[in-house]
Amino acid sequence: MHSPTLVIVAAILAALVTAVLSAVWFFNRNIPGLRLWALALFCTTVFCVNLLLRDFVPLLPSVLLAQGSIALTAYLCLLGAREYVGRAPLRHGVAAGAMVLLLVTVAYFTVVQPHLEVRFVLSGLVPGVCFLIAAHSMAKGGFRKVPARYLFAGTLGVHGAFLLVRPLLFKLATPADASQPEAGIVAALSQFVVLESTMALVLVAFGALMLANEFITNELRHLAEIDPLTNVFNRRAFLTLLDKAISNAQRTQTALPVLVMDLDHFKKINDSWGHRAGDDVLRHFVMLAQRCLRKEDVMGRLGGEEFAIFLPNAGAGGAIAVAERLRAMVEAHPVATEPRSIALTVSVGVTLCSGSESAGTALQRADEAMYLAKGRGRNRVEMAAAPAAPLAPVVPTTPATPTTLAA
Ligand SMILES: Nc1nc2c(ncn2[C@@H]2O[C@H](COP(=O)(O)OP(=O)(O)OP(=O)(O)O)[C@@H](O)[C@H]2O)c(=O)[nH]1
Repeated sequence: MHSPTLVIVAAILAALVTAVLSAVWFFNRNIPGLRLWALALFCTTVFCVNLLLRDFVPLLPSVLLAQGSIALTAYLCLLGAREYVGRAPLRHGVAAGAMVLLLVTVAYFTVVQPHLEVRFVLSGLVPGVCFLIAAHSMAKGGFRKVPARYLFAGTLGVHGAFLLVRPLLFKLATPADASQPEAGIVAALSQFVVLESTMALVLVAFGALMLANEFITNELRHLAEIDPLTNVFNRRAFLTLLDKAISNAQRTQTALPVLVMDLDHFKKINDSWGHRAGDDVLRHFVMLAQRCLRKEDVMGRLGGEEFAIFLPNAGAGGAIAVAERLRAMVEAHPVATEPRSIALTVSVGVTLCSGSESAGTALQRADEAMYLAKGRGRNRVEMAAAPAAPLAPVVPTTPATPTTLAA
């Protein structure tokens, strides 16, 4: 295709994807990086338009605008990538200094000592390095968890590398005598450069949209699964995870301990200290509980002041030790508030999930044990024996008689 036609196509595409990303950002302003990527694509649009109008604009402004807009595109992509993965923003002072240095150098090699090759190298060097760093920032995290990041990182990385090797390719393709047949290779290479940039532009836009989708999906999943007050799993998500863990334990023939915990006299805390202090107490309890847990242990809030934990890879002895440690820790760490701290205790019921029983059945048994702990004076741990035989998956069973474990 004719080069100017390619540039027109690139300019139209750049304007379109800028509009699309801006619209998505307008309605989802909390998506990290999106605003910066929309701005980056706007800079690309400026670059393309400037390229189309270069015969009508004086050389120096045209060259400065081209170099400035493409460097800014890459820098904004880098900022967006860092924002998306939650890294600290860069200091703009350094970038502004680098931009001024770049533009002064470019002006020097345009007006004082015109040198097309040096300008060409510079036009690839700064953006190329920025794109590669952006790709590196983005390509962190597990591939399975965040595939969209790899498309984005791959596009930025390949485009950055291409910008860096581009001058070398032109050097290799340029014949000593322009009338030689190899001159056609340079024209083809020029067209390929525009084509590659257009494809990178489209892929970056797709990547940004996929990342926006990934972010929204994760946010919705978080809202659906996580209790907003305490930041542990909510009841529904916890039951789903417990069901899966019971299946795993059954397959590996291991016991799966479950703890149900209920704060003692929580109503009194609310009544005496207020609901907000009650919320602080719930968060404090979760913080203490998490100190007693290993990475693979899973905690959920069943509702109100009732929580549950399952402990893969812990037997009955380990579960009782954890429950006892947790109980003692809660008792020993009152919530620090003015004018005096809030004393806190917890009652814990422990059971082992067995066979193919459902999460609900296991929780019900642990709940029975927890109520036994309440009945026996609170601030204690009770253990319910697991049912002797495997249970049918959905048939509810009579809870086993809890056995006492003195606190
Ligand atoms: N602050 C706060 N309170 C809550 C929340 N959810 C439930 N509650 C309160 O928790 C209290 C639970 O009270 P009860 O079920 O009587 O239990 P309790 O006072 O802990 O008594 P025992 O369990 O028998 O020791 C109620 O006052 C609820 O309003 C919450 O998210 N925040």
